[in-house]
Amino acid sequence: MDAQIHLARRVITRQIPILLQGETGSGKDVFANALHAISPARDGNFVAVNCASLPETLIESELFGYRAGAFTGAQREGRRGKIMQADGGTLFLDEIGDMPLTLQARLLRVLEEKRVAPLGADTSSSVEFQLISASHRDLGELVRCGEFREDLYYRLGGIALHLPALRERSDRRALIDRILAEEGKWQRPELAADAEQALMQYPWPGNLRQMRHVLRTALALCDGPRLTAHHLPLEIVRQATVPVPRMGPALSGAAMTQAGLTAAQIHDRHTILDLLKTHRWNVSTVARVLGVSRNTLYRRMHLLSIAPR
Ligand SMILES: Nc1ncnc2c1ncn2[C@@H]1O[C@H](COP(=O)(O)OP(=O)(O)OP(=O)(O)O)[C@@H](O)[C@H]1O
Repeated sequence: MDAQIHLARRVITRQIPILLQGETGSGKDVFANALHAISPARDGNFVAVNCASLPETLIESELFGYRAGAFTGAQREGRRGKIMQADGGTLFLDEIGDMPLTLQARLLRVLEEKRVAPLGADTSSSVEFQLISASHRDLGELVRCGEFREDLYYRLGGIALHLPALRERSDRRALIDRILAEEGKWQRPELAADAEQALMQYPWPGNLRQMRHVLRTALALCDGPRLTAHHLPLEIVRQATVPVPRMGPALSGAAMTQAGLTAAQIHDRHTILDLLKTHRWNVSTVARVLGVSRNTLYRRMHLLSIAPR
């Protein structure tokens, strides 16, 4: 990540187009905003277009704009396209891999000529902007399968930066602290060892977006001074495999029966016990709450040394 930031800092001063690649939720949008803020174009607009969320017919008018009366249903006074709105600023084309081939050709022309003509217009106007594009899809692969124009690919990626997935980042611990500080505001619970272990071991397929959601919910559930594995979703705690003796003296009373259980199983045990107590040991109700069958719940209780009452 440091290497990518270093490269980006060098090129952003020279209006070189930047292509950000990385899994969904890895922070491409946030990174693009940060680049704009340090670029010579920072006093201009940051104009973002999500090429995946717009139907093909709309992207064209959205990007290029249109003259008054260009087509049925057009606004009477016409419309300035996003490219013109980005004049003097930054144009961020998110999910560029989803841009239809026909529009790719038009975009390429704009980038080469630095001029844009709205739909229905006879003349074009000159435009200058910092271009940042992003995709979670491998654009090189899309070029190989003929879904993306090779010439546009090279034009977009004056420099291509790869934002690493969260599981590949060595600064995960610092990111957890930062997100907790941002999400917690005045609430600053201590991160317990079991929660830290689970958060560090989980592979985070949804990357930073998923981590933020998980920590936001955990903070909402935590009303004491410690944020523990108890406050995290089961699928995250399940990845951790801390042997019981490391779980500390608080569990020592139960440790004899729990010997050999993983941190995830201990977490399951707490959850199921809590639910059973709340629902007066009614196994059918708890099974319904957990969305499993009674038999599954009995098997799980047996595995976790919970005797039915
Ligand atoms: N450096 C960061 N520190 C903390 N949180 C971050 C950081 N970068 C991103 N996030 C969090 O992750 C969320 C997703 O980030 P972002 O939208 O930039 O990802 P993306 O790679 O553009 O995702 P997608 O491919 O789905 O568009 C953000 O809303 C933010 O909450």
